[in-house]
Amino acid sequence: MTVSTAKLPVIDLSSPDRLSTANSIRQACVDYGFFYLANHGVEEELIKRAFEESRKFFSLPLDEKMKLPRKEHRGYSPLYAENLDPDSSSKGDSKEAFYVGPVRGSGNKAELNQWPSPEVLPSWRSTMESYHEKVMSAAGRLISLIALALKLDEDYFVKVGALDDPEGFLRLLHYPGELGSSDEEPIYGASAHSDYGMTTLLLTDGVAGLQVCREKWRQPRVWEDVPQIHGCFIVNIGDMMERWTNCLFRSTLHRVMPTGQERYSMAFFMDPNPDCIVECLESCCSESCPPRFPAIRSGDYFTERFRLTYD
Ligand SMILES: O=C(O)CCC(=O)C(=O)O
Ligand SMILES: [Fe+2]
Repeated sequence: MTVSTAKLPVIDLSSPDRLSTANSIRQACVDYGFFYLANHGVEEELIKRAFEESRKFFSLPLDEKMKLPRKEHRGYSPLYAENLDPDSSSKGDSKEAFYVGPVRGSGNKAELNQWPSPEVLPSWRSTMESYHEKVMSAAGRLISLIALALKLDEDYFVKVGALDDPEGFLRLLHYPGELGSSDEEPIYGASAHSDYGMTTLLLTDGVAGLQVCREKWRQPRVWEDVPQIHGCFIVNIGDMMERWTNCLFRSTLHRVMPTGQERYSMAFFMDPNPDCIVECLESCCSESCPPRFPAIRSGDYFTERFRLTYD
């Protein structure tokens, strides 16, 4: 079956015409929940270095990587350890990942991070810290435009505390090239899922595989390819933003298909402060369209979602 390419708009984060940018974001989030983000301020050179360091880490012997097993959502998660869609396949996803949590902030948050030994990978930590900080800053600017897109004050998400020490998580991903050989069921790179948080900023190395399904309730599901555009982030809305907006903005199902080619990507999940209360925005409900979800503390929401995925 031929798969068509999703027609996603390119949003310019540096455009001085913020209202028109916000309108384009609104349209993209209502239609697709996905768009490209250009002129985001993360330098090409830094992106290149982050991919290189990621590649170096995943090339280490397994016993070296297993010295940093994922704890508190930070560290290494080996091949097949995660399954984003247990209904479609009993085997885990054909990917390995490394998570980096907030690199600054109050309390001991930053200290929870695990880092490869500087003797083995001397520039790894500083590269990932810079990348994390830069993407976090782009995400903060994007979120003020998302507020405008929702007809709120630009600093709405700052005022409700979402961006006090936000939970920015970087997930480095490596999909090995070989195709899984299971006769009974497909083995995905990443099986169908939506992201949990506010918004995700993704970069891939250009190898194909990412697909989106706009209408998650429709059967059979229709998948469309999302190619990487050089210099742009692929941005998507997460479930928490869908909840905040009473489903006005879509948190779209996506997956990574195995292509037989090795693939690297870096997903940055921008999530609110755990104490932030997520409740239906006034601009997204009315008498005829009442809130579909009760208010929830962001931290409680995540705890439950992670329990369902990883336990
Ligand atoms: O690797 C990709 O292209 C997508 C990764 C993804 O969807 C995720 O990590 O949530
Ligand atoms: Fe995802």
